[in-house]
Amino acid sequence: MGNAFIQLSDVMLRYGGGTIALDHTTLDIEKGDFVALVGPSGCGKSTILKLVAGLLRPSAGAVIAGGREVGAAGTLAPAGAHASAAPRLRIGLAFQNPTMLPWLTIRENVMIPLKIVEPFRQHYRSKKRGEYAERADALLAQVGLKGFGDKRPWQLSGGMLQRASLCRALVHEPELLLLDEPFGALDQFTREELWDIMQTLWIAKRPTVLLVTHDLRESAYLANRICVMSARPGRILETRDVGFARPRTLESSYAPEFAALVQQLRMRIAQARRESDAVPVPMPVPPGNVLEEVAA
Ligand SMILES: Nc1ncnc2c1ncn2[C@@H]1O[C@H](COP(=O)(O)OP(=O)(O)OP(=O)(O)O)[C@@H](O)[C@H]1O
Repeated sequence: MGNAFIQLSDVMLRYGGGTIALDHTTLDIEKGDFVALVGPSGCGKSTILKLVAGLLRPSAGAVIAGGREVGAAGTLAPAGAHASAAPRLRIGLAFQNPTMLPWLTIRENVMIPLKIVEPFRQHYRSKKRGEYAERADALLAQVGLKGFGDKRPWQLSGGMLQRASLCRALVHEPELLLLDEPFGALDQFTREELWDIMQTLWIAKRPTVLLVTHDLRESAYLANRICVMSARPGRILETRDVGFARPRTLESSYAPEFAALVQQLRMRIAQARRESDAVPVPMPVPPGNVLEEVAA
């Protein structure tokens, strides 16, 4: 095994009902990289995020995050309980529909990871609380939400909530950021604005990012590498390096080479879908000697 920051080694994942979501899935991600996962619907992209987050344990193979085995096939202990002495990774999560606690202000929602993740947690109730509030406010300002810290979630639009959820994902300075369609529910303009914000935040702090998206332009705008998955059971079919200079801009996303990459990805995914449609369905065994009769 190599020394990648995140590693999936020949992983198979079978859900309780018997669905095999992933098979022979191997993926290496270096520290500080920005990797996008794209592929046909239902191919297992979110399942990979859940494995890396330690929410699922592989049915076969191994998943390593930050030098620590987050789940090994065949173990009965909770994910991570058998793991190495390496400290737990600080992970930030953002999903398509951000869930905010309605009785808390936006600032308090953003501060939630500081309340529960060590080493921040032990200082939360002490003098650091004011410092943490300032940290949350600074992040909110960075994403265009200056002055909204005292509002309640229901007073913000969907795009504003998604910005706040990015702040919540980043407030504890995670080493690893797991993003599952974080901009999927937003209109195109807001989405593109958030790409820019996301890129700025990544350039400033360089967390390792694993982004699941259906939006191929988004993957080409944000990622350093794009992994294309096969249809379910998903595995990585191909990895594309995205060499466009940073910071990328909306204008640069209309350049011919950008459009060409997006088109190639689209074609590769369409091919993966066709290949899965073409998987031969086993023919029922004909009764008796029907074949001989036909041959005769
Ligand atoms: N908890 C579960 N129990 C059983 N099957 C599941 C479960 N979660 C996901 N699956 C199945 O596993 C497969 C992969 O799901 P997953 O959500 O990882 O795919 P995805 O690529 O993220 O999908 P999409 O692109 O549509 O969001 C799908 O066939 C899905 O129905």
